Amino acid sequence: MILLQAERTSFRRGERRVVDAASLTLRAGRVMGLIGPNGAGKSTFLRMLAGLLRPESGHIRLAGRDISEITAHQRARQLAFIPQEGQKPPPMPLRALVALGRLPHGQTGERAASHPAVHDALTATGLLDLRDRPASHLSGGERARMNLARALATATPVILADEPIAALDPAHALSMMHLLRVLAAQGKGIIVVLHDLVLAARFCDELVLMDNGAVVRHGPPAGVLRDDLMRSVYGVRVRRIENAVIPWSLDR
Ligand SMILES: Nc1ncnc2c1ncn2[C@@H]1O[C@H](COP(=O)(O)OP(=O)(O)OP(=O)(O)O)[C@@H](O)[C@H]1O
Repeated sequence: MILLQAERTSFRRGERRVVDAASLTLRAGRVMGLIGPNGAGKSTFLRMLAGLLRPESGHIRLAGRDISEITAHQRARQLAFIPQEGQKPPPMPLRALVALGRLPHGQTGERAASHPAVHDALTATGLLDLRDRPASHLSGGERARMNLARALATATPVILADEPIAALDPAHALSMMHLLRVLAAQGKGIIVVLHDLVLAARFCDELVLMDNGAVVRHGPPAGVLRDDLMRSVYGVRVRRIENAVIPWSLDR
């Protein structure tokens, strides 16, 4: 089942076209990695997919409907967007902040905080023990998990996450990627912006490689992480490692 689709979407910043006729199709049960060098247009594309930026041309369809025709409230029940690490959260308890994820369902306060989806989200992200801590006291990695927990509390079919593992140590990065796989197995569709190509290869069903605003390749990891593409897009060389779980490493 197709959950989210972009058809030849473009976006301009000043004179520059930072997303250039980019297309993708996200299906239920899939983890899609959005990769590419700094400035390739990944975050801008993801924000368009989330309905936060309007494409200057092209279309985005969420559950079959043009996203521009869906109200923000309806959209928030279909799609959770996790932005790149930004401002420090307010000093409210972590549990209350995660409970804000129930807002699109019209639930606030104690009714929201006591909803089973909030408890499940805190458990899944390993934050249950920290639930009464002020969110402003959390570390960068804990905040990243809190942002995912808030998205899980909404229980949307689609999750879009912009570099959710950038601030995570290796164990938490692995567990977050594993959690995304579990969520996909439950039927969600997930797009995750990643710079770690090894984790992208290991955990994503498909990869979308962007460069200069354009999608240069889309498909299973093995077909995207090709030597020639890595060299032309990232300027790095792929080194093959026999019998390794990930059969390559990257070199300048
Ligand atoms: N608010 C803005 N005003 C002007 N230019 C912007 C703005 N936001 C992004 N850009 C430019 O648009 C281009 C695409 O940026 P974007 O953040 O989408 O790239 P990215 O692939 O997510 O990069 P990174 O991996 O570094 O996060 C970049 O050249 C960036 O400088």
